[in-house]
Amino acid sequence: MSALPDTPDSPDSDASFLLELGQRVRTLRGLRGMSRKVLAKVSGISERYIAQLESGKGNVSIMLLRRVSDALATPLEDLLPSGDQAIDWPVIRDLVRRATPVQIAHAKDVLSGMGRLGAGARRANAFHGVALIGLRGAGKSTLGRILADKIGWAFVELNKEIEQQNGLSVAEIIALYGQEGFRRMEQAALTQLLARKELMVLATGGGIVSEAITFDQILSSFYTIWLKAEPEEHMARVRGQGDLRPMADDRAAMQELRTILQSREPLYARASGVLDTAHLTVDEAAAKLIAMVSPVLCRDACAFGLKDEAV
Ligand SMILES: Nc1ncnc2c1ncn2[C@@H]1O[C@H](COP(=O)(O)OP(=O)(O)O)[C@@H](O)[C@H]1O
Ligand SMILES: O=C(O)C1=C[C@@H](OP(=O)(O)O)[C@@H](O)[C@H](O)C1
Ligand SMILES: [Mg+2]
Repeated sequence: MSALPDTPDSPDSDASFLLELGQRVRTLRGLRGMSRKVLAKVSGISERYIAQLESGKGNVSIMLLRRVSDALATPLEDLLPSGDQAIDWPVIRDLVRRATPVQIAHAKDVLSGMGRLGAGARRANAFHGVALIGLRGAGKSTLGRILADKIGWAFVELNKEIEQQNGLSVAEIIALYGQEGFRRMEQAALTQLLARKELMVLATGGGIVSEAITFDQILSSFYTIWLKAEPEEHMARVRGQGDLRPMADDRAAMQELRTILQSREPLYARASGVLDTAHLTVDEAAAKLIAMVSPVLCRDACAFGLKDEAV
């Protein structure tokens, strides 16, 4: 890694992080009207250590910091320096925590620039077709293509769009720009897709759920289906395709796959529908997918004024 002074790992950056952390503790203590002595007493941390922390000299442990945040009755995250955060962020965050689902939907409309159109207009514009989500080997590409052929909609692979738009393969993008760069390009590619006025079956990348805004856009623009399978099947299918990259042939690979699946499951489960492809052939799974999607497409496409294009 480079040793430039402004890289996140550099000593200067560490020092300014600690300095800002200390300033935040001091400011919050002031806001709460607590003397250093009182904060020391309530948190059970010595006054001398708090003085060090506030002057940016104490490299505090996470457990001690938690005690400070408890004593200040402040969320731990408010003590941490966080770059270019909006000044109103704490207010927005607290309002969101208290908001009803309807209020949250309105807030999202406003923040994403749809506010003036109103909720109805947003929904009328939002239906772009069916999106398939799930871990590698779920069958997003295979079943997505079959479904699109069947209903006569365009079939789009989000990863292929990203590759075309950037003139690089997914592997090259990740090697050159890292996960963060890839996720930025994924978001840009999705935004471009949503500008198209055609209905489509979209096969997403397995990791799309890891970017909150991108995934939210998928959920609100497509009838989204999670293609589910057993961990062993994901592994066998990916290996069957001759692709061993993210699941290299070692004993830890299966455990890694389980961990990824487990951590993503609550997010995949936010889809409108779930198709369990376990122990099914491709044809059986495709038939189930078509059956599952057809009534919904008719209903949604009609509601969205796209009757002619529905199945
Ligand atoms: N029931 C099933 N559903 C989907 N794919 C299946 C099924 N059984 C076996 N397969 C095979 O698993 C692989 C799925 O790969 P793919 O469609 O590329 O998944 P993804 O795009 O989700 O990574 C294909 O080779 C397909 O033939
Ligand atoms: O699961 C993941 O984290 C990824 C899955 C890939 O997509 P597929 O699911 O289409 O293979 C691709 O987006 C990237 O390599 C990351
Ligand atoms: Mg695929």
